[in-house]
Amino acid sequence: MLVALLPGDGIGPEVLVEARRVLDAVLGDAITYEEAPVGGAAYHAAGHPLPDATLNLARRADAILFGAVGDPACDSLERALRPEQAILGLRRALGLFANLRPAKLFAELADASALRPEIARAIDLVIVRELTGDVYFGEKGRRETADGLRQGYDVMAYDEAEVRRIARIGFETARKRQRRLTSVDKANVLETSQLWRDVMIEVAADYPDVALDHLYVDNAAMQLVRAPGQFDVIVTGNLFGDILSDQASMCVGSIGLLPSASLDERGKGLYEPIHGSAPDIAGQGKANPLAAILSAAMMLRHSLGRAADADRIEAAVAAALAGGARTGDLGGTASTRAMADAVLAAL
Ligand SMILES: NC(=O)C1=CN([C@@H]2O[C@H](COP(=O)(O)OP(=O)(O)OC[C@H]3O[C@@H](n4cnc5c(N)ncnc54)[C@H](O)[C@@H]3O)[C@@H](O)[C@H]2O)C=CC1
Ligand SMILES: CC(C)CC(=O)C(=O)O
Ligand SMILES: [Mg+2]
Repeated sequence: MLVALLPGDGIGPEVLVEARRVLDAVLGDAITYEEAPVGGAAYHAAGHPLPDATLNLARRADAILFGAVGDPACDSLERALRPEQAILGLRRALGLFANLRPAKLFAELADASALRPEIARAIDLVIVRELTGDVYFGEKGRRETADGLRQGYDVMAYDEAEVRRIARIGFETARKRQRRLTSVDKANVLETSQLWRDVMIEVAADYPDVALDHLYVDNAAMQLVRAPGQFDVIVTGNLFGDILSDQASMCVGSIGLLPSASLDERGKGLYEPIHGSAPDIAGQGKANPLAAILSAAMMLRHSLGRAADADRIEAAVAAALAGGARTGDLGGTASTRAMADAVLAAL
């Protein structure tokens, strides 16, 4: 089994090294790793955020473990050379259209949630986010209006095949859980969303055992803090899913907790924390490594056929939290390394 390790920028390398330690403890040398630069690190080393050698490694590997990309020093580069293009490029090139972002409250963290504990305790949901379409990948640019004003534009578009395939992932995911699927859109305003809703309803005919409902994204954002326990599986587009998943992370305690899987049609995947490179805390040993460690667990389950090992890692994370280990984002003082040590000790 070959795993591509793409640490990236900022806290990406700091959290990925801890995920690797946990994988080594669980699997020994059952996995071969190859590492390659990506994002700002790759731009500085090779002049491009996603060098051919990195993309080729990602293609060859059985799975990809990704840290984060983003470097303030690159924010004035032309867009094609910015670090974020690396993760967008990987998603596009590898066809990673299905992004699973589970958010479940660890019982020990009820007091770390931004919500009242009695509300937070009910959270056990999965956001299924479409990842290769929408406004992130539409035509974009700058132009001048008839009045001579500068204008920026980004085209939001989905075709029915793109919606149908993510709908199926949403229904299949719900089928393995509580059989409730909430589709989030903005069909009262956006034509893209009206098509999204129409296709969701068509696909629902193949899943009579799953209850489908629809929410506008503004209401969904409100419901997510009012009563998050109502959600089982949420299926939504690229932009709305990006925003709602950061929001869901604070409902369970921290953005440093949420892992993700980005899957292609055949189940090959890239695994990464949902957070970014966190330049404000990079290099200080403060980053919470749990999102990266839980992403490694998702990789074992979804791409490497090691569900029992994934269970073991997730149980160790819960035990470490139960033992009181907390990084700063969770109100504690543990360093990145100390938090991972607590997980290793609980394996
Ligand atoms: N998949 C990726 O590689 C992503 C990259 N980014 C990039 O990351 C850079 C920073 O973006 P931001 O908007 O600041 O989002 P961010 O997720 O990096 O950070 C947001 C806030 O959460 C905190 N935070 C994030 N991860 C944490 C962790 N593991 N432990 C403790 N605290 C944590 C940060 O310190 C910061 O205050 C940008 O260049 C952005 O484009 C953002 C999101 C995803
Ligand atoms: C960095 C962006 C391209 C994406 C993002 O914020 C995310 O996927 O969560
Ligand atoms: Mg995001």
